[in-house]
Amino acid sequence: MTASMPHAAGAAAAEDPPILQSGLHRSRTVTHGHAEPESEVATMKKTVMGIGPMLQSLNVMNEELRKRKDNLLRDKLVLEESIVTCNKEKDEDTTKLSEASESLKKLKTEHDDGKANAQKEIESLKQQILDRDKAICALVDTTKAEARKLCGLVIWYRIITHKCRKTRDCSLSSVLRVEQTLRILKTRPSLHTGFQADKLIHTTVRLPGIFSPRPRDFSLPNSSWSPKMMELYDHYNSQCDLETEDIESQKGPWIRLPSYNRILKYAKGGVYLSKIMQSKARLFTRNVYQVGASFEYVIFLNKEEKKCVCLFQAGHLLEGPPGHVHGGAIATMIDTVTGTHATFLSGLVVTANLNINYRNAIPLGSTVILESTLDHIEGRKTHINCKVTSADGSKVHTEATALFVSISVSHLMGM
Ligand SMILES: CCCCCCCCCCCCCCCC(=O)SCCNC(=O)CCNC(=O)[C@H](O)C(C)(C)COP(=O)(O)OP(=O)(O)OC[C@H]1O[C@@H](n2cnc3c(N)ncnc32)[C@H](O)[C@@H]1OP(=O)(O)O
Repeated sequence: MTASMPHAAGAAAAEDPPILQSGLHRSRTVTHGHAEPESEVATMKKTVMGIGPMLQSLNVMNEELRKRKDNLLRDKLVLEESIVTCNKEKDEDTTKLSEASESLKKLKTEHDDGKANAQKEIESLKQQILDRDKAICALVDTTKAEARKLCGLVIWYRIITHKCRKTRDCSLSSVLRVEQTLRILKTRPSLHTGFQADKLIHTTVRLPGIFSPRPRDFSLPNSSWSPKMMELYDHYNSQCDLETEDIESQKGPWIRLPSYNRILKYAKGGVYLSKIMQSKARLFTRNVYQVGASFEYVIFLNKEEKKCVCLFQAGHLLEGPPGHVHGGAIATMIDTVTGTHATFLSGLVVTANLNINYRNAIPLGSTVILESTLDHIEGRKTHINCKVTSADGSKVHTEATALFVSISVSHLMGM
């Protein structure tokens, strides 16, 4: 039995960790040998004391591994979160992309529609001009040699301008000549039979852009004007000064004020300041070319009564509360009418104060009347009152008071 023991002990020693080997060997020696118990205990104690630091280092290693595991788990969570965020952002970007391409498509459609509408508008304006020519010539007294001559001139120049428009080599003087001839035909009573000038007011139109020999007067009727706007326009226009062939005028109490999109460049007798102004500057209320889209208005001035009347039709781009005109747009119109009024009364002025009471909202597309009356002038200060009412005067929409202060040109340039 003892002969086989060393082999068994040797096998056990080979499987056990080295630090335990000496202890086990000793205890086996105690069992089968003759070593003293005290030294055995001492050896065991030594062995146990050797295990302590080893366990400590194993614990440290274990702790480190646990920390690494925690860190890895945390990293995994962070990565998973960022994958979720990335996917979310990707989804949002995809949505944005599809929205952008959708609105691009919409814009393109709108642009195409706008272009088609503008083309239609130009065609309709051309037709209106032709109809106007025909109507004027139809009313001309053809027994009169001069009337026949002028009619012939209109037709002749119309043909010339039509031809040159096609080749884009249009002489402005020939276009002007037609307009001038038409004016003579319209206003000189001896040239027509029972002809009423105001019957043709509806057909007073001007072609935009290259077709227009003069700057566009935005206060003339266009196809967007409602029947009510036209009715009021005719009412005031028929009481305006009438220009005759000899540039003499038949006096009427009202004057229709022309309205251009560049005040300083085109204002008659105004100070020509365009060199110091940005060439792209445009009057706020006249910077939309699409007829009927924003501010459609015309101002009439009554010098004797020192008052102004403005007929205003608000387009769909001026929406504030749903279906109604924006308060800022109303303020703009009040400022424009009272400002124009004050300019005619006191020369160069700026708005110093504007007080507005909004009483009843103005429906988009409706025609309203702004009546501007002089309150008093005191030194450099011009006080104006303004009332905005429905076309029939039954409803007060807005009331305002405005103060304008006279300034010098140098003040304007230094502003
Ligand atoms: C050629 C023909 C073309 C005709 C076709 C025209 C077509 C036209 C269409 C466009 C029409 C658009 C019309 C828009 C008109 C604007 O929207 S203008 C733009 C908005 N306004 C501004 O930017 C003005 C800025 N403010 C200023 O420049 C200066 O403050 C002012 C108003 C000129 C006053 O300054 P100032 O010259 O130093 O004068 P100051 O001594 O302070 O005041 C003078 C008097 O006014 C009184 N005052 C001044 N400010 C106030 C105030 N806020 N409240 C009460 N009182 C005041 C002062 O108390 C003083 O009174 P008094 O002591 O004499 O009794």
